[in-house]
Amino acid sequence: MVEAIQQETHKLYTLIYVFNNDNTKVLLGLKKRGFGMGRWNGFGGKVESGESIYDGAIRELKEESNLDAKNLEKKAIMYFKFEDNPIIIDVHLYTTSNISGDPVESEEMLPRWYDVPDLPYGFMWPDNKIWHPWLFEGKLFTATFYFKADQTTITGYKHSFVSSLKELEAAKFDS
Ligand SMILES: CNc1ncnc2c1ncn2[C@@H]1O[C@H](COP(=O)(O)OP(=O)(O)OP(=O)(O)O)[C@@H](O)[C@H]1O
Repeated sequence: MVEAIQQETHKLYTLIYVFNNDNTKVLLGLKKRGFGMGRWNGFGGKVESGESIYDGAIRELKEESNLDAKNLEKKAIMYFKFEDNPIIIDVHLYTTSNISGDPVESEEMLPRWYDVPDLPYGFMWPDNKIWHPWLFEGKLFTATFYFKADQTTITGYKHSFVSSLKELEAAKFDS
């Protein structure tokens, strides 16, 4: 008898948080369509085949906000698992303050600068409230978040801090 094997597949995504020069403000976009619609988030999307994750992050920021960015710094790899969905979302998180141009509204995102202490958590992915303190304290981390199918309830999470980029890249978190 052949046993059914439930395969877990990973889909690669990018996420960029753009900060102003003294890190007091962060640029978010209100997602106007698709996954995460109605929520404020950093800029990003799916990595295309043949493209590096870094280049995908730069491309998505440009497409969604018209900003050109340089010197992205990798800060985290996060895994998101939704109940009843075998696809795990791998989000590679970057920050930068090195941008040129002004943010412009796109088909997908309405950009707006927020003061860091004043983020609209009621209208963001609920995981943000958990990992933002790690990011804002300058930590590098990996984390896995478990969601119900409602995309709103987090049933649990685990995380670990790493001390170097090399360690971050090497971290294969058991999701
Ligand atoms: C579950 N908890 C989460 N918390 C915070 N951020 C999350 C997230 N889950 C996904 N994200 C980010 O949301 C964007 C979706 O991107 P998404 O619009 O689907 O991709 P892309 O722009 O390629 O889509 P189109 O196919 O062009 O519509 C992308 O930045 C991705 O990193």
